[in-house]
Amino acid sequence: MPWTELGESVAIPMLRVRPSLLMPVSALPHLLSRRLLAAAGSVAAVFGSACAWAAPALRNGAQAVPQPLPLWALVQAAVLLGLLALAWRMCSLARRHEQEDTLSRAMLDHSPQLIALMTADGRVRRMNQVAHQWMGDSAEALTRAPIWLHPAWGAEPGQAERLRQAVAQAAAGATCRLELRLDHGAAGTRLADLSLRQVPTGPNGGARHLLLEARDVTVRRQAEDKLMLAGSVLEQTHEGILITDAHGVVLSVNPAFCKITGYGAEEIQGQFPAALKAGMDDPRLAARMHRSLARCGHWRGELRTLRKDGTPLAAWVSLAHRLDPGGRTSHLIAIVNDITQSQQTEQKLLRQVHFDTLTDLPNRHLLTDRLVQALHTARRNGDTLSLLFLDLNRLRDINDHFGHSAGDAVLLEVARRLRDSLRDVDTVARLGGDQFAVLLPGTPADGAQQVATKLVERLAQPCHVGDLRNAAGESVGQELSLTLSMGVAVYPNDAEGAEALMRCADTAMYRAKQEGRGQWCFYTTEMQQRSVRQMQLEAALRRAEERDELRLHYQPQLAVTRSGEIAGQVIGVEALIRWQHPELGMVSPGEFIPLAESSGQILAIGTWVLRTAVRQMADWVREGLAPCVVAVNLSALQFRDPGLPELVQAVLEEAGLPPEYLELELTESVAAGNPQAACAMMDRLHALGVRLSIDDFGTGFSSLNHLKRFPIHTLKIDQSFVRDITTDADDRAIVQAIIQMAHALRLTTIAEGVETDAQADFLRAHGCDMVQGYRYCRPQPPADALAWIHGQRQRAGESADKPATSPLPAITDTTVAG
Ligand SMILES: Nc1nc2c(ncn2[C@@H]2O[C@H](COP(=O)(O)O[C@H]3[C@@H](O)[C@H](n4cnc5c(=O)[nH]c(N)nc54)O[C@@H]3COP(=O)(O)O)[C@@H](O)[C@H]2O)c(=O)[nH]1
Repeated sequence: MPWTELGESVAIPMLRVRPSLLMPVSALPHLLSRRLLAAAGSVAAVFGSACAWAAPALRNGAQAVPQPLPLWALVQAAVLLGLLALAWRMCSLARRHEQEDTLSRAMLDHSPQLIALMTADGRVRRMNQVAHQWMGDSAEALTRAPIWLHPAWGAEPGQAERLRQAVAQAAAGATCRLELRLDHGAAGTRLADLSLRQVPTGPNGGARHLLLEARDVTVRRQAEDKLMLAGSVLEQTHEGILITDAHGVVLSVNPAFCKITGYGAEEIQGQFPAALKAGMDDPRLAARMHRSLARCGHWRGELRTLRKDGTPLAAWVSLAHRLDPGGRTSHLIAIVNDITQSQQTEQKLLRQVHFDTLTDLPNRHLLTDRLVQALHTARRNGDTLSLLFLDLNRLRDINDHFGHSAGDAVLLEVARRLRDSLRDVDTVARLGGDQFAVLLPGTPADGAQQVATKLVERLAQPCHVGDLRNAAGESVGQELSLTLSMGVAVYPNDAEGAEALMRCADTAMYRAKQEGRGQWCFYTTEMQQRSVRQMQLEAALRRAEERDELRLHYQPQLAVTRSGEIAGQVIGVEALIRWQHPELGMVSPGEFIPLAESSGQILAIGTWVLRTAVRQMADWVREGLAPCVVAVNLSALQFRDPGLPELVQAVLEEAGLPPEYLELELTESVAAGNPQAACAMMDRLHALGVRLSIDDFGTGFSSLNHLKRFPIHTLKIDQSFVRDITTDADDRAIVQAIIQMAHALRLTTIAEGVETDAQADFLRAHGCDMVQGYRYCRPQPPADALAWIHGQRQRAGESADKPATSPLPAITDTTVAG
């Protein structure tokens, strides 16, 4: 439908034409011509009248005498001619009007905007083709009701009201702009930018209509939205974005870029990207970057540089170029991810996997890697290497005594000394706890020997570990002396593979530890055999009790006689375990007890010993053996078991043996770690009424200060002092000192391992209270031991000899529950 006038008469000078409502403008000329033809008909009629007036005279053949025309005829003719001229003029005017109208229509219809003329009450009077397209079939409805009631404008709530208000304001003379969402039929919802204003439409500006112009801004708005979105992404993203021109001059950076690099935008814009330039110092990297940009338009990689404050920045950068329509680079866009933190975390994790957190030394994992690598190289070059395993002695004591921070300080000091003593190509590792390892590539056995000697010496030097304090908070000095046990294994002599070599070094270290503190030794195949036997024993020991392979032997303990006669009164027996294995034969406790201690089996075995010995003594007392005490060895592990007093009490009650018939032999080591805890445990045991003695006295590290506080009855002089008592002046001096000190502390003494009369004489002469040893009786099975005791008592009774002292406390009740 073309541009249309809708229901208004058009004023034409001198001729009022009233076309029907909605009649097309193009019909106007036809209408006008009809009227003019009618006028022409009138002219013809007048002309006909004139002719009729002249005709009779001509028909009668009369001499035609020119007759003057009557005036009315002339006037009529003139009028007619005038009318004809006017009709002609009207026709050409109508034609011109029609042409202009066609042009205006074309102009309006081909405008991309919606254009409509409205009345002040919002009814559309004329509209262009775009309006028809936008409104579709419902366009005609616009003429009948105000525009805001049209369904197309009511797509959004409140929109109709806004339009109504805008029409009212425009009618009042204002120019209104508003944006409306328009339901555009099949094309979907569109966004229209509307302008409404009053325009004059009558002659001399008399009549006024409202001109509505609307543009479809959907695409533009979408583009603007996209731009806004892109802008806010740029603003809010955590990735730094930098845009340069083709020459690399920075055009813009986003806030994240400034945050990452520490530079303000104003410091970077207009500059070369100095913040990232540091990474470009590597010419190979720069070349790779340019090649990649030229080949595929982008580059990705890691750059390392410095932030403005000089701290290191690791960035993952994506670089892309933008081309202009001519295919030339117009911009470079860099997206920068700060990976410093994640890299640091990654490195930290990697370090944790490979390094010991306390000492920062390689851990077992990394040592194994390096050993595998070193073995590979040695194999290829026909070379050798040595591996040392080190175990720091007494770390547990240091921890217990001075706290874990002191233990840590010691470990750090050991790590430092080891590192300082070795070459850069060597590896010092901490295997965990108190164990270290040293890998010496290209070092044969003699070189390893030199290193081992050096390490023992370096570590033996006093260790200053700060102001150490004991558990009571007392300052205990700042120096500790360290010792270590070290095992050395050499490739290719001892083993070919990494694992096997590590096992060898470990076995040698274990052997060195068994042999005494501050020792080191090379691995030997004999050690291997020994460790195989140890594994066999350990496995067999687990089933020894249930297979009834364990036995107790008893060795009498005698009071020293006044006269110096060898035999004295039997005042007790020591229970000593024996293991008779069906295939392995008799296994010495000296061999299996340490194994039971290291595997923890000693707790079960120790309970069996305690129960068996107590039952045995209860039986003997019932048979009239009293007064006699049974001494049971307790290992340090048993002693540290908090349930020990309850166990002892239960075992005594179970057997019906009064507590004073039981003596528990503790070694000095139970007290060395944590004397306070040891003292508390001894107090609990003492409270049960049992006797306590310190075994192997003189070999450990007892502090006399602690000793005086322990509720013990007896000190047992170690047999290593007794053995050479007749030949070694030092041993003699030690034994004398122990006896004197014990007496000063009101403790009794017993010497173990007495084998000769000379030893017995010396002990008696210096006041030792009791003796035990092969000189009197070897450890025996219960029946033999009992027989020996009865025989001895008889002998002692016959000799009427009395003990020098009364070493046993009065046993108040010898009645044993039966
Ligand atoms: N925790 C436990 N330890 C125990 C137990 N039974 C024994 N042991 C300890 O095992 C070590 C070896 O014991 P054993 O082979 O029995 O040796 C003891 C005696 O037989 C031996 N002895 C006694 N008299 C002499 C002698 O005149 N000469 C000589 N060469 N040896 C002699 O001495 C050992 C006694 O040791 P001690 O306990 O120090 O008195 C040993 O350390 C036992 O302690 C057990 O049940 N639990």
